[in-house]
Amino acid sequence: GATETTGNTLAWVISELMHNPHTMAKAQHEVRDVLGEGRSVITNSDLGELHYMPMILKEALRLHPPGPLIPRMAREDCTVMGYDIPKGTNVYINIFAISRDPRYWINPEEFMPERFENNNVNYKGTYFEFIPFGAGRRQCPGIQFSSSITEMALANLLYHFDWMLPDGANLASFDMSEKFGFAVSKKYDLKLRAIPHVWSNAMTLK
Ligand code: HEM
Repeated sequence: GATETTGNTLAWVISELMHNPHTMAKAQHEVRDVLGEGRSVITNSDLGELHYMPMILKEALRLHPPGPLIPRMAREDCTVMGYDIPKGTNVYINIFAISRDPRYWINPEEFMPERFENNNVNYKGTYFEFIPFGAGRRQCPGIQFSSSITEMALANLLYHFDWMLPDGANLASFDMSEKFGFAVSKKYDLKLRAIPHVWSNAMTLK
């Protein structure tokens, strides 16, 4: 529930960034530009300075919610959208479908972190079109913890390395399919080459 969700999220974020090189470049530029040259490990206290990174994470969680179906049980007989649901019925809320519903999202299949710019959509479970951590009294208690961990890991990966597809692979064949389970992971492991980032003079002199 904690490690798989967080690990899968990181794999999805990096996969989406590989798929969207402009977004990767923008994210790397932010983390390197804002934090400056010569840092060793990026820590939790650095994260407040990064504004694009949380949007990337939100967008990855919108498209790839690690827990796509939230279980609930009807506490009383009720009718929802014309369907009679007797007390005690197990109900699954399909976060995956809601997060890609064109009634709530413009170009829902596109990875577009900027859609979270200039709005207050957050993880608190009050924006029902975006509930990757669930909603209500059983909402995930690990939101803050997992956001910090994912952002810290991501910031370090983007700051210190440039990322390339392995030899013989290309973006057209880059696999984005899902393996369905309690926590949705990538069907095939993400394999990339990490190239340690070398600072150019232009950035050093900034
Ligand atoms: C990206 C990371 C994570 C995602 C997307 C996620 C998502 C979720 C979701 C959708 C639920 C069900 C919420 C509901 O029923 O309304 C849940 C429950 C829960 N999560 Fe997470 N989670 C993440 C990370 C974590 C972490 C890091 C921890 C602990 C350190 C954690 C602990 C829990 C616990 C204990 C519950 C059960 C809460 C309850 O039933 O009262 N989660 N999570």
